[in-house]
Amino acid sequence: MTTETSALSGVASLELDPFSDSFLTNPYPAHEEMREAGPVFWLERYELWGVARYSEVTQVLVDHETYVSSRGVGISDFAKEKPWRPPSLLLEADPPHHTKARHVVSQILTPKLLRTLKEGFQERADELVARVAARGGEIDGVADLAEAYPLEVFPDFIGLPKEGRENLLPYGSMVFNTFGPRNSHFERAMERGAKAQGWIMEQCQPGAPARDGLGAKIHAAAAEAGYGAEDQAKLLRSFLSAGVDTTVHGIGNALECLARNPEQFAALREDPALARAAFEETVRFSSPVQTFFRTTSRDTELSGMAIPEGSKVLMFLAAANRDPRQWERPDEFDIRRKAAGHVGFGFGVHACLGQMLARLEGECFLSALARHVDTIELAGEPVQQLNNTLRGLDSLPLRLTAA
Ligand code: HEM
Ligand SMILES: C=Cc1ccc(C(=O)O)cc1
Repeated sequence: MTTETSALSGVASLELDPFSDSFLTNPYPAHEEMREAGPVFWLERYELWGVARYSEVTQVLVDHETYVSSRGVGISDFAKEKPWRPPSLLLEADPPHHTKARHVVSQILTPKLLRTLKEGFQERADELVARVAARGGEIDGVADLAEAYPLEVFPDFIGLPKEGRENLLPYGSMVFNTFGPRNSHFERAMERGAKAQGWIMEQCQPGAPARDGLGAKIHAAAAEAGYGAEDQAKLLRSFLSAGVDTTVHGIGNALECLARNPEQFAALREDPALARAAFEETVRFSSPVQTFFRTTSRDTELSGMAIPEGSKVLMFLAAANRDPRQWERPDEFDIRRKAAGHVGFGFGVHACLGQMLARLEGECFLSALARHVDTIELAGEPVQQLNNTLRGLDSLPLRLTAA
């Protein structure tokens, strides 16, 4: 991939395709190329700007007035083309509308509520991990563990019916693929996700989720804040969109990292209280959500580079999370590292609303792994699940021995 610097603005122009299968399979060489090309660079293929260094990614995330979300956080500019689904009141909104929606949800998903979940989430993690470890032999860490655990605890927490939960992953995969260009991943995900979309929208309707679930609480708080039925449904849709594939990949990536770094698993075995830190390091190191876009609301300048109004800016969160300007030994998986400050959950006004729930799921799962599993090793090559935005696995052959 050649790097030319366009004479006009001194901005490096790159030919690489961040949505190609080779990039999605192994993004790290290109992350290095982009970080070294400059603070800001031009991606010729899609005619958009890119930032891959920690400093510029955080500057874009923080300046939500210049780099807006209401024109879409994918490659599509909502000012120029109709979104494939009605925009999110959270992810695809700017203050003040965003502020009101965020306030409604933040009132519900509180640290207090999460504390009430911990015992049950931990019990179910222990039961699942102990059962799978006792089976011995080879397992698929994705199907048997990384998908099984979130799909057990999250839909119950929301108050979804038992039947139809198989729609959650295909719907989330569609949402994340559609932030990218209309490539094969986008098209295939739309096909598979379309069937799931009907069920998802049914569950989002006021009155659908169980009364004691988070879904009903979101509807009630939204109604209280003056939102009509359609917007109440959209707020719950946000949780079904973002709340499953992300944690499934977070847990799957943690299992792969621990299997590839036995000394890290030994440290976790020795001190299961490191489970929360191990999940945080996994989010930094693997960045289940790799990228997001913003659109410039005005002509602006970033690190000396002029960016005109209406430009799409692609933030490489995963590249920022391994930027040697910010991290020591960035490419090392180290569960004792202080990973706070990574941008794996975003940063600023749109920082992940579910990050405390994600951390709870990750901590409970890895704590159970530390106490019920003695050894974990790869039993074959992991298979990546290629997605325009997410990094995670389709399968993870593992051999576990019970503690
Ligand atoms: C490891 C798991 C997760 C990762 C890596 C992750 C990542 C992210 C990132 C990077 C953003 C920022 C989006 C932006 O700046 O445009 C975000 C926003 C968001 N996330 Fe998460 N997320 C995770 C889990 C969850 C869960 C479990 C939920 C719901 C229960 C959730 C709900 C949301 C919502 C609603 C937003 C939009 C917030 C806003 O725009 O104000 N996420 N997430
Ligand atoms: C982090 C991903 C994400 C995806 C969808 C939504 C939403 O639909 O609001 C929020 C966050």
